[in-house]
Amino acid sequence: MSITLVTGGTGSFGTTMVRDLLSRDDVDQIRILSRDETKQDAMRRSLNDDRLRFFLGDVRDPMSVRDAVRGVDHVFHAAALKQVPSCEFFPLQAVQTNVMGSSNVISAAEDAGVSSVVCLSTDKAVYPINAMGTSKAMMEKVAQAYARNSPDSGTTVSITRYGNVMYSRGSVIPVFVEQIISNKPITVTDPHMTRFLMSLVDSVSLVHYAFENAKPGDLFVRKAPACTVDVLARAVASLFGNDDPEIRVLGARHGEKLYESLLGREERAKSEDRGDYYRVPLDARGLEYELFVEEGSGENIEVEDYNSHNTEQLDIEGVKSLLLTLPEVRAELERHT
Ligand SMILES: O=c1ccn([C@@H]2O[C@H](COP(=O)(O)OP(=O)(O)O[C@H]3O[C@H](CO)[C@H](O)[C@H](O)[C@H]3O)[C@@H](O)[C@H]2O)c(=O)[nH]1
Repeated sequence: MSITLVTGGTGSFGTTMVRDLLSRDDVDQIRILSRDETKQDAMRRSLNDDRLRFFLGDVRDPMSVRDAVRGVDHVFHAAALKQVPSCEFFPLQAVQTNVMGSSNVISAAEDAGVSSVVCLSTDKAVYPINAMGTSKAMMEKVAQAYARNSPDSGTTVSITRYGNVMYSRGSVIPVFVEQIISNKPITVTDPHMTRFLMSLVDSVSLVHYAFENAKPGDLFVRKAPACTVDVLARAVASLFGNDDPEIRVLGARHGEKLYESLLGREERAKSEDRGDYYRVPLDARGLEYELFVEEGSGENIEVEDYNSHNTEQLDIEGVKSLLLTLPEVRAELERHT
C-alpha cells in the first residue's frame, strides 16, 4: 500500500498534484494537509474519491504535521506563503511557514520513516531580493542541511524549483484574461520583464522525476521557455480576438526582478544536464573551514545563470499555442468568443 501526503494540497499546485496522483494505479491513499476547511470541503466534493484523506492543520504546527505523516511513503511539500507582496509586508510569517514549517515537515517525515520528501521551491529563491524568495532560499538550505547532516537517514529530501506556473491562483494570466474580457486596458508592469512559462501539468512531471531519481539533497529544475510580459499580454489579447490591445504600463512592483533565474551561476556550473531537466547535486563538503575560506575549490565560475532572459524566448504565436494547452484558457474562450 502506497500513501502520499501533499502539504498545501488545496492550492493550485497541490490540487494538480492530487489529481495526477488519483489518475495513477500505484497510489492507494492521498492525504492532504492544509489550513482551509472550506477549500478542503470543496475539493472533497469535486473529486469525490475514497482514496482521499483530508487533514486540517498547519505546517507551522508540528503536531498536525506528525498526525498527517504517520504511515506515509512519500511527501510532496507544497504548503507555503507564496505571494510576494504579503511576504514583503509580513516577512516573519514567511519565515514561520516557509522555513520553520518546512523543517517541521522534514523532521516529522524522518520520525515517521517516510522514504522521500520533495520540497517545492521557486525561481525567486535564486539570488533572492524579496522576503518570499529569501524564505524559500532558506527552506532549500534547511532541506540541503538535513541531507548533509543525516547521511544515514532513510528519508531522502530533495527540492524542485519552478518558474511562474501559468494560470495559478493570483497570477497574471487570469488578470489579463479578465481585463480583455471586460474591455479594460491591459496593465503591464514593465514590457521588457521576462518570466519562465510552465503549465501546471508539466510542472507535476518534475515532482515525479524527483521522487524517482533524487539522491539526498538534490535540486531539480525543468527547462522552460520564457517571454516578456508585453508578449504575454498581446498573446492573451490576440486569443480573445484583439490584435491591438490598449496597454497601460505600470512600472515594476515592489520586490520584482526584470528577469528570474532558475539556476544561479554557481549551481549551473556544477549542474548535470538531463535533457528536459537540470540536476544540481548536494554540495556535501564538510565544515573544513580552510578549504572554504583559505584554499577554495580551485574552480572558476564562468558560466551564466539559467534565467528567463537567456532561455528560449517565445513570440506571440508561441505563447498563444502554449496558452491553448491550458484548460482554463480554453474554457474562457468557449464562454467569450
Ligand atoms: O497586472 C499585472 C500583474 C503582473 N504583471 C507582470 O507579470 C509577470 C508575472 O506576474 P505574477 O504576479 O503572475 O507572478 P510573479 O512573477 O510576480 O510571482 C508571484 O506570483 C505568482 C503567482 O503565481 C506566484 O505566487 C509567485 O510565487 C509569486 O512570486 C511579472 O513580470 C509581473 O510584473 C503585469 O505585467 N501586470
